[in-house]
Amino acid sequence: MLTATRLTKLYADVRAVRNVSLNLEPGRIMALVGASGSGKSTLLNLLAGLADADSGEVRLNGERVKGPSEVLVPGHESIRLVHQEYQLMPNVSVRENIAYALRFFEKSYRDFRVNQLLKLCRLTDVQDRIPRQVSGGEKQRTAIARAIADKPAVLLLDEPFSHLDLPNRLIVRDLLFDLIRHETIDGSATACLIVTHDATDALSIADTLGILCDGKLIQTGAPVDVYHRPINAYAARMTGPVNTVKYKHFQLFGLPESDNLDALICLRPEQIKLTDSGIPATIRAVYFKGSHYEIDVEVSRYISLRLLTERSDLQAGQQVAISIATSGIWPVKN
Ligand SMILES: Nc1ncnc2c1ncn2[C@@H]1O[C@H](COP(=O)(O)OP(=O)(O)OP(=O)(O)O)[C@@H](O)[C@H]1O
Repeated sequence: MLTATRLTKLYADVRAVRNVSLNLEPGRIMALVGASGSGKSTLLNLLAGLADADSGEVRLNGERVKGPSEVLVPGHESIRLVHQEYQLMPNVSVRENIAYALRFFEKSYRDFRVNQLLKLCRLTDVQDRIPRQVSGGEKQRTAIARAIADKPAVLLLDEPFSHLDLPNRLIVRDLLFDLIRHETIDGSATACLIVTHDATDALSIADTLGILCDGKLIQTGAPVDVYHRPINAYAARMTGPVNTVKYKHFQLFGLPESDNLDALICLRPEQIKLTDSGIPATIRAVYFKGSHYEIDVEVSRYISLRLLTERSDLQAGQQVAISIATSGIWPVKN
């Protein structure tokens, strides 16, 4: 298990990582979501032993992970960090890029393991090509195959989905899920941390979701809990589409009295329904999303909401009625 305790990292007057504590458990996936500049890459470098913390520490199975100022070669042999740029060797084949990670193993095992990884990562057909002759998704999968080749204790991934198209994102997501869940080393498995600014893909495979804001880990929990009970509007926005409305503008929905009328209500689009009789609203825009439509409706001068529907007969300007299950909503901090 990788344990980070009260990690803090400063760059001059910027507190890039503030007092972050977390655990990464074998066979489990944690996703950290944060806006640009929230400290994701800095935290990954600290966890990998590639940056020195100003305070706090990282331990792998109880042993302290040393920072670059304490060792000759920065990094830890059992912790792998896959960067956004993949950092593949440009002049050797996909196969050789993966095999390089196994150079200290016997040839027969190396060949067996490389073939296994090529199959698992769906790279067998492109194994003889060099990185610039393969797609972004194939590069990403090569980087992941190389990182997990010798079954490290910890796999850290920086934005593994960001440069990929939808089919490739889904392939990489499923691959990670299978690798972390099913690849075991003598009964113990790899612990995985994914950092991303877009939770869409991470939500579905993560066991734990953390929200990083200005270097602080402001919320952790099961993805479904964070999604439905975000601690503030930032956490809500980081985990999916959300409507935010001031409490005082929401009184017409029959909410109980509150002392803090400026608090925000966070409402997921799927919590709002089109009904035959309900609160009148005017459709402002209709967006076709394939399996459903996203509709923007105006309820009053202060309330515009986005909701989801399968109805295909709606258009801008039309009058509709909406209802909201008020039991599922609560005020949060801005
Ligand atoms: N070498 C550095 N020197 C000074 N400030 C830095 C340095 N590296 C990062 N920072 C600052 O630290 C903060 C966190 O940066 P970091 O790169 O960790 O964020 P991030 O969440 O990974 O961002 P992005 O998603 O844009 O990559 C930012 O304010 C950034 O400007």
